[in-house]
Amino acid sequence: MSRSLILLRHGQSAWNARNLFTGIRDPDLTERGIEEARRAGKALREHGIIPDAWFTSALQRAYHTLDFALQEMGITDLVITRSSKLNERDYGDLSGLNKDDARQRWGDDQVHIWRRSFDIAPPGGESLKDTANRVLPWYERNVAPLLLTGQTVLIAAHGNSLRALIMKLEELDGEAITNREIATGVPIVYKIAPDGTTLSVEELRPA
Ligand SMILES: O=C(O)[C@@H](CO)OP(=O)(O)O
Repeated sequence: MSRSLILLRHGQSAWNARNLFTGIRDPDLTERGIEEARRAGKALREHGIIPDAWFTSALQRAYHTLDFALQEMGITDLVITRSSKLNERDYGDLSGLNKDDARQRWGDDQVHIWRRSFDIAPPGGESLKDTANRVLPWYERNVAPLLLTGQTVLIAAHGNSLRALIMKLEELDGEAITNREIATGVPIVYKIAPDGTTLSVEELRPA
């Protein structure tokens, strides 16, 4: 049985392009983002990886990424489950601010702590730990049982909601995850053992 899990960060959004903190705000994909999503679907198809089940967040940059990727795989007659549990980490009061402006105002170190620390939340927002506390129970309930039956599952979501999953799948601690950046539109394929642990990890980067 194949038993693969594919994590896909959405393609470039209009706010990624403008370097704005996005969080649970809801900008759509740019043309480049659409192209990245299509390329991700094509890469999966070319590697012979066709998901049996798929999930995405309640934010359009993620669910449109899933739509475009599945289209490339020829999967069009489908039901899509959107869950807000997979939404991006809430950036609170930083949402909508330019990341360079924020560095100017609060300093590089403080902004880096807000963006990449494990348990320090930005003002009014969620820490990665808070995000993991909603993402991981959702994963155990909805995805782990499908993997156990040998299904291949695709999750299209966000930098930080995926980071929470990656911590679990790669057994990274709060320190190690701070250096893990996730490219937009690059599928990360995990082969999963029968006991739910990770056997291998591969990123399908465009040639
Ligand atoms: O702005 C955001 O919501 C996220 C993802 O784009 O940014 P960061 O990489 O700073 O966590």
